[in-house]
Amino acid sequence: MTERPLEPGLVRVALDLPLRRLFDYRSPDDPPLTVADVGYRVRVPLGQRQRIGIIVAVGVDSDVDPEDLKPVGEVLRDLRPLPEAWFRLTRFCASYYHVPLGQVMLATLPARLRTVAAARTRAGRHLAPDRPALQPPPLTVEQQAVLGTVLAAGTGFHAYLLHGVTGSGKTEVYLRLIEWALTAGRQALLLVPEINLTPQLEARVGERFPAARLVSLHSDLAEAARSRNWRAACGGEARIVLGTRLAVFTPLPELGLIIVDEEHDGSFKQQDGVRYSARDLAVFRARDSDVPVVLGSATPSLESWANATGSGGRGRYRLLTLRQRAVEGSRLPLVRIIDTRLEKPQDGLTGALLQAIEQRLQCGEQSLVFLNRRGYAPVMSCPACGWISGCQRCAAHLVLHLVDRRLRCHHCGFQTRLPRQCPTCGNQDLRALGRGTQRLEMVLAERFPQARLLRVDRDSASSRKQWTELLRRIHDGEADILVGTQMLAKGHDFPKLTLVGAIAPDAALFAADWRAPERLFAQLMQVAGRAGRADRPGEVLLQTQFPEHPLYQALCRHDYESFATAQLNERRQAGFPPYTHQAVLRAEAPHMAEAMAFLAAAWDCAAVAATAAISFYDPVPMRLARRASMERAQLLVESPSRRALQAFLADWLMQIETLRAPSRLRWHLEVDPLDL
Ligand SMILES: Nc1ncnc2c1ncn2[C@@H]1O[C@H](COP(=O)(O)OP(=O)(O)OP(=O)(O)O)[C@@H](O)[C@H]1O
Ligand SMILES: [Zn+2]
Repeated sequence: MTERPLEPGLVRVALDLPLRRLFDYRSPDDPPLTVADVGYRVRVPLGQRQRIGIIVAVGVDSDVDPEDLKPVGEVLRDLRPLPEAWFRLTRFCASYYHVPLGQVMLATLPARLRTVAAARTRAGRHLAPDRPALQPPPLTVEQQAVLGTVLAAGTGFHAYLLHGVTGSGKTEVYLRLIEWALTAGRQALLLVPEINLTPQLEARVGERFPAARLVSLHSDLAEAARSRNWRAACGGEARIVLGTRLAVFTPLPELGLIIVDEEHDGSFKQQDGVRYSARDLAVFRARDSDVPVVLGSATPSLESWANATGSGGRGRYRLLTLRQRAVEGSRLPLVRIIDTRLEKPQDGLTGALLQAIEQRLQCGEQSLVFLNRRGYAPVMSCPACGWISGCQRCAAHLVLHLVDRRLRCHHCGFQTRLPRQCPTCGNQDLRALGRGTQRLEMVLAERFPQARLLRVDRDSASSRKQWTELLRRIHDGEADILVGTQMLAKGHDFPKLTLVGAIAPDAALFAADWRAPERLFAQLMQVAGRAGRADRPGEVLLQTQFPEHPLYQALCRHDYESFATAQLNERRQAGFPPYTHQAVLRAEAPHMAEAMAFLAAAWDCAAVAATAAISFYDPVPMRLARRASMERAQLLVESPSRRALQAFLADWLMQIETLRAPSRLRWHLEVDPLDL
């Protein structure tokens, strides 16, 4: 068989379309494009429109007669071509998560660089500020040991899990590692779970390295700033990149180190579009670029823990441990359980907790009351006829927000005015059932009229500006009692905070989701970790009806390890991840029957494509079966072998794509789902 010669005049382009293929165009003749043009963005015609794509190959063998191909439009050379490492990362992402390559590639670029109207940008200028670097504190013995281990292993690929208790100074370790990379003339990539955490960290990193250009990349940046920062990163001018999950794709010509802070956090997983895990891609990228990657957390994900401790015969990450708090004299807080069967809470608060808050008020310290539910009450009801406030579009309740007198759906965003009377029977005496942060705030305000209260949740801190202002007030001691959701749980360092009360953690103990205990433990340990971080000792009060529960017992001992070991044993016995690998096919349609029928057809294809290593389950409605007027169902497939699962998914998807589906049905596949 003779191979057809490559067509020198052809160009293959990736476009942001939901199609598993690339698009061929004709090169201009004079001068023709060459392989040196691979990685440039290009404007191309598609139907009636112009689009921005990325040149993935030049001189390719096309199925289409070259005469029938359209010529490429303008090649955009305002940026360096996207590097090979970026191609490898996006290709891996596309193949592992089974998303079309063009969608992955274009999704990783800032919007300005992938739209026709604004495809050109200008480079921003950066003047190195004339500030002295902030002197670092001397490292603790433990920090020194951790740093020594990483440095001794050298600049090549190693994956580390840094398990450091809350307040153990993980950030200081990151800073030293960044310094090491900078000194070696390399760039450092620091990934954080949420934009909320970036302003403080940005300030801290900036103070330490005033001469190195630091850029941040997250969704809250204005488009112009985002593309400017991205350009600086991929041009090599920016030496430190601080970003949320999407930043894992930023091309960095001199990458020398990747750090993933709070690696257990669910927000590293993208939940729509290209459903990838930035933490997992970070590890791939580090291996591919042959640089170290450090995953850090006080409560590592069980997947990472298994990788680091060899539970399951792996031991792929090296475990680094910080057992003590970094600030001299600071200890982990004392965790006390309040048995609410013996001491009944009033308005959600036990006498013991109220007393503890009172004591803090008297000595000018801060308290945090943690309740992971925003709004005033999770549901309204009519005691006369039994009406409850349901969302018309979702299988969920409308949450009462008393601050602006509205009912809101936390799933689809629907909102309506608070009704004066029951919509079914006209009864005017409606009840608010249960308790959210707004109600808690009001109860506390009545109890402690002299105290300055601050509520921190997604309603009170909806913009970055509000959030920064709230943090400033907490830091400056302008608040005595904080009421907050998990927004306040992670990463913060409030020196005056010495008391944390968790008032209603029990619900998650018995949730249907088998990952719920892992999340609850992490959340409680993180929020507990906010207490007593400076020289004053901290205390945590946990209100529960199940004081003997092993999860709470482990929490009292600050014993992540035994909790993780027990959970992993359960998972191994039950055959859950990380001892099996999962993917889920989801379908949503106006009627459940349509979604289920589609999945049943997919199930039939699976039966053909599956090998013995693959198990698949019956399609079932999702736990939140209706959202935004769409009925949702899913089909789970799993295998003990990642490779077998991947091979199966590739075959299966090709068949699913040939299925006929009603026009309003949407479906997607998610690999390694976190929520089932
Ligand atoms: N070597 C050190 N000497 C003195 N103080 C230190 C040292 N390292 C860190 N600290 C201080 O310890 C406190 C906690 O550090 P840091 O915020 O880095 O902890 P962390 O491990 O990231 O905690 P968390 O997981 O709770 O976010 C900070 O106030 C920090 O300035
Ligand atoms: Zn809704």
